[in-house]
Amino acid sequence: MKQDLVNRKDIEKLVNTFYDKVKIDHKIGIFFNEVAKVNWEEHLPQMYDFWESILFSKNVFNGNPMRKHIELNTKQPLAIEHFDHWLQLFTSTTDEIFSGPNSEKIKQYAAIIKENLSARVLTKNQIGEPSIR
Ligand code: HEM
Repeated sequence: MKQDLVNRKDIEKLVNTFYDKVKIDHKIGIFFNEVAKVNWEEHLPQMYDFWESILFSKNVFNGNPMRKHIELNTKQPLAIEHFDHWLQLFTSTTDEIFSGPNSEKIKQYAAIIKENLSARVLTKNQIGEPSIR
């Protein structure tokens, strides 16, 4: 039977499994490997901190995801399909390994943050203002 996410070790397992898939993903892998050229030894612990802060209310994350994704989008434009795919991969990876109230919670948080991030990042891609309102 699958267990729920209960501690940082579980978050590490989820994050590691998720980014193993992201790294070789045909739709979004390129943003990590070629656009941002992510240093995984730094990025993975940052992601453990991010999710531990959110799921277990630990005050350990000190990044700025909005700024990072806005920057990323200026190097290589992101589209809603990328965000939808990210969420689909995160949700299916969580379901593959865990089951229970915290697994539901982390998927809900991921969906909410994805909505906020994509809304802010993607408005930057609209070209100009309509000439007649
Ligand atoms: C289109 C989908 C996404 C892509 C391609 C993407 C890509 C990236 C990349 C390349 C970085 C590293 C940036 C750098 O270190 O220079 C990053 C950082 C990060 N991403 Fe995403 N991301 C996506 C969606 C999301 C979503 C939906 C979340 C949260 C639910 C998220 C959370 C984070 C966080 C917390 C960081 C670390 C920010 C920091 O260090 O300040 N990402 N992302």
